[in-house]
Amino acid sequence: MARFEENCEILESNELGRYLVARRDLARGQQILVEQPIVIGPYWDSKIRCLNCFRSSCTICRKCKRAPLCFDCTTHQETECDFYLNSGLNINFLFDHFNVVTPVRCLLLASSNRAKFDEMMSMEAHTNERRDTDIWHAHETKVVRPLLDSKAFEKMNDPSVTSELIQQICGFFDVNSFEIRGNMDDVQQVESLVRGLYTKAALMAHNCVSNTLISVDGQANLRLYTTVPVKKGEMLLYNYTRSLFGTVERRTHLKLGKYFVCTCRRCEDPTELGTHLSSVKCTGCDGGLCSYYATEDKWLCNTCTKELEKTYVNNVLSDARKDAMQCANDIHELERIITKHSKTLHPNNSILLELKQTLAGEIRNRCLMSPPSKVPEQLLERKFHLCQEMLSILRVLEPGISRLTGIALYEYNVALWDLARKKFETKVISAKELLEELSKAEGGLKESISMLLFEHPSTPEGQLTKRAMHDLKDLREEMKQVKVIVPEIQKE
Ligand SMILES: C[S@@+](CC[C@H](N)C(=O)[O-])C[C@H]1O[C@@H](n2cnc3c(N)ncnc32)[C@H](O)[C@@H]1O
Repeated sequence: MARFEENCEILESNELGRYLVARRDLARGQQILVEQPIVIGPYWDSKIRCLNCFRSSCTICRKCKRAPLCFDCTTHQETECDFYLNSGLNINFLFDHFNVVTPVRCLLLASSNRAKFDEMMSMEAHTNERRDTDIWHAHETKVVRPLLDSKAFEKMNDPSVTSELIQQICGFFDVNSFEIRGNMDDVQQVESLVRGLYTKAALMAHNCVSNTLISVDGQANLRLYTTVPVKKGEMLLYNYTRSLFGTVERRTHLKLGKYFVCTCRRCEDPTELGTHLSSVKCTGCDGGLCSYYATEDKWLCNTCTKELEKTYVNNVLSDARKDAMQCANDIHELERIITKHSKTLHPNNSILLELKQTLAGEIRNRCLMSPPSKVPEQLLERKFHLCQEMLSILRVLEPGISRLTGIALYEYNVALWDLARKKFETKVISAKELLEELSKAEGGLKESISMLLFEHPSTPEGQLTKRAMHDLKDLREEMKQVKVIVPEIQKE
């Protein structure tokens, strides 16, 4: 088991607070730590769920008569159950105020596990930055007031539970928690309901190009790995936001949710490391790209140096965003909106990229639903090129081992395989060429699996790993059969 102390050192600076650096050279894919959460629970805006497994609830705990449970679970945390049993809360309290569940779990640590409570209290909550903001008021209405008005903690003779402490605890979760993705049904995945506080992993500083990967399993164990080699003394970095957001979206997300302005290399580079995720096409020359230069507060072309009016860029971006939001998940409609906005946006612009990801997903669904012979070659070509485009961006923004690259590689190589088979069937390529394409797909699938193997089997990516392994076996079978019909290769 990876020893945190052997691999990491905690340092501190005025700008970052505490952060982690490598205590020794770490190889790509090396496990840095395995950590259990000090507390897990539904996110504060979650719908009512079973307090034991977080699936849909259909009954209540027979002992405390307050906690929602599902058909399979009969108990939940003992301290929590005792608290609800003895707190004198109205029988419907948790159904009316489900948002209090996780803050209550944190508050109960004070008496049930003081060491864990103190560890939690050492985390960053940004209470002063949050005071009087929208999120503060939301927590005040949905968590603080219901809990304090219920007088549940007073009845338990605990006067230390104040509005300030509850707000601080909400801050700990918003600033530090990680999503727990294993062992959940589809609805929970989409709503990302369950989160955990991991005091060690949460020490990593943010960077928009990270060098670590986190995998959390269904038992809430968090495993942290390097994605690229990390030298002794280098920072261990985690991306708190989404790699495929443009700079404005990433910075806004980080400012509003994590209370800092990111100044990483990617954020400071108007071209976003050459990926142009935020760029628009120049109106003054052919092929020119305009990026935002924050130091000059200008949108400038990298070819003819024309400056684009900010109102023009804002209109172009907001039109595209509006269309993207309203666009139905339909192949023709997605293609129409992509073509429309490709006239003004760089092909890698994050708005187009999201539409293209949806399109690739729709083509994938279509391929899964029809026998391979019925899927038009054009559609396969389109999926192949969409995946290729995505991979070239991901290789820059998520270097090394990456969940998204693993998924894109899988889709790319399945498309390569389907296309090669189709071209062979229509006699566009020879058996020898087919074999060459299949062996490229074999290499790609192997690389995809090598990245997805980090994912817990109960997550969607873990399930994709199983599928990719199965596909790899089929592909190798197919290669054997093709080898039989390629006499030159048999001789070799
Ligand atoms: C999850 S905590 C990380 C641990 C924290 N530094 C501590 O001392 O507890 C996230 C907070 O760390 C700080 N932080 C992390 N990465 C940063 C970065 N790249 N630039 C500035 N502040 C950062 C911010 O205050 C952010 O809200």
